Amino acid sequence: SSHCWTFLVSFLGPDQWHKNYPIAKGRHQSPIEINNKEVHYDRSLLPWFASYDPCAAKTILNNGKTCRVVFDDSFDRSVLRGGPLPGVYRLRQLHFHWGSSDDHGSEHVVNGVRYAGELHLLHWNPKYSNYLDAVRRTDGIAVLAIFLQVRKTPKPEMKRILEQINAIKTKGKEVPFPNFDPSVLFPKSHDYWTYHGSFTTPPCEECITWIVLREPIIVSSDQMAKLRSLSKNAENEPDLPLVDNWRPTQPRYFRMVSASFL
Ligand SMILES: NS(=O)(=O)c1ccc(C(=O)NCCc2c[nH]cn2)cc1
Ligand SMILES: [Zn+2]
Repeated sequence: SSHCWTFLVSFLGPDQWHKNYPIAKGRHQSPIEINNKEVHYDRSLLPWFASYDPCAAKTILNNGKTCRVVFDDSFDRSVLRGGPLPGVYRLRQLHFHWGSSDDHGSEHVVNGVRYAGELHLLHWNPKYSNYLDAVRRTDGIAVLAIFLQVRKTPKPEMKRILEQINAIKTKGKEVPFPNFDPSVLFPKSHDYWTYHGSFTTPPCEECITWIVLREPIIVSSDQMAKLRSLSKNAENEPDLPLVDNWRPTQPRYFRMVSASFL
């Protein structure tokens, strides 16, 4: 996308994205506020399942907007299925959103609670010929969203990813990241909310079935600081900390948020 945009409050900030990306003002935008009082318990919702091949993990990179792990999605190798999904969806990448301090950073907000960060695992519907075709379809993409909550005793599984941060400090850096099964990051409970929404960054296509887990994963304040040590600039440019890469919540309009749990 030749247009530039930022998360920062600026003439290119989230409130201005619609000038270059009109969908950003659509009726099915993400993230949203999830309030228990307005959620619909849907007992027909199935459990979701992830079957990931650790050998599908390829690289970890800094694209100036987030830290991303990329997977081989050339066949149904690592897939998500069940839940609200009509079939299998291929895992393509995971990435994070975080704040400039531990008291904010997530994109979705639950009953007024902002978490320190949010992990997104992006999957696309292989009934379409490729990812870019899938992003043009309402059932093209499924994102599994997991909140990051700061506590004293972190989950060791995040260590693998955070150990690589020093190697991808600046924009454009990418290093091999083999043998990684992201389901090691999942919390115990698979309880989730689901609704239809969009990419949270431009072009903000409205093609995502969001599956937002109720149970956060635990990280330490030091682990969040590690993410904040990333830079949005390239190696030979002045240092700009990569922080606050989250979009504010968007109007829910006439969308139903369903819960898989009572
Ligand atoms: N935060 S999120 O909504 O999960 C999300 C996930 C992936 C991307 C992404 O890779 N964007 C560049 C390629 C592209 C263009 N159009 C659709 N994808 C952006 C946001
Ligand atoms: Zn995301």
